[in-house]
Amino acid sequence: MALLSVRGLTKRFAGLTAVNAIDLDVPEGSLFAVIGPNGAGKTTFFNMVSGFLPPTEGTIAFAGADITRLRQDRIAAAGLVRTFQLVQLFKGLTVAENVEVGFHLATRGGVTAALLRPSWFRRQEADVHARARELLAFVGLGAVADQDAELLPYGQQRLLEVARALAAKPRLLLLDEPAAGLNAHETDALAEVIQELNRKGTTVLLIEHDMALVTRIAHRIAVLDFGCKIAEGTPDEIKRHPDVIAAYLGAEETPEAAHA
Ligand SMILES: Nc1ncnc2c1ncn2[C@@H]1O[C@H](COP(=O)(O)OP(=O)(O)OP(=O)(O)O)[C@@H](O)[C@H]1O
Repeated sequence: MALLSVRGLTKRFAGLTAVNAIDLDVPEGSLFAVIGPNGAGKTTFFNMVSGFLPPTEGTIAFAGADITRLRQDRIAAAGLVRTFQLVQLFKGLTVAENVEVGFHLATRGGVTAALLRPSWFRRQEADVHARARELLAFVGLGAVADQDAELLPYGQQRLLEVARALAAKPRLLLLDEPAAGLNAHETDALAEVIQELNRKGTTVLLIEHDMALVTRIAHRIAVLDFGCKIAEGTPDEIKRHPDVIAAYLGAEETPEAAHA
């Protein structure tokens, strides 16, 4: 069964159709990618799926429930959690504290409990602390847990953002251009983390410019161009697809060139 099922999803801004009648099914357990040239509508699509932008038309179902008009916090609470194209860490907090914030979004208590500190809250806090360290070890940031998050190199900030998103226990993790601004070594580290969290059971939907990364790790790829889905298939099918090659040639970048 599809964990995420999108039908006829459309977004119009004034005269421009940014996303045009997209149908997409993301199977539970898959590592799915949405690619496309600049301005193809990827970010708009993501913003609608995660509740940051209301669709003009169409429906979005997650785990069998209609989430089309749900608020973004309700969508996250249902298990659909996203990261952002630009890293958004909490400044002035350590690496570990940034992950702990992610847990608090998913645990009970809130501000009142933090002030009154009942015993269940203290137990929960100790648990959150331990689990934050586990997640940091998982993404390879165990050694820098107590550093100021702002001082991390950019590649590590992106891994931290993934760890924080995982703290909210997503069933579907949306990654918005996770490799943007990373060097080859950092991209490899990120690719391994994404594959491993997927193997452990988290379904992943990523949008990405880096064609080489996508064709290496995704099970299935959908290609957008001018707001429309022009192709969908396995990485091998997508690399050979004439419409995809034409779309990327139009953007002066071929899948093969992006590979080099
Ligand atoms: N808030 C908005 N108002 C008007 N037009 C918008 C708005 N947001 C996006 N667009 C337009 O919609 C189209 C799709 O943009 P979108 O950012 O979704 O594409 P993208 O594939 O994510 O591009 P990129 O890879 O450059 O981020 C573009 O033509 C863009 O200019």
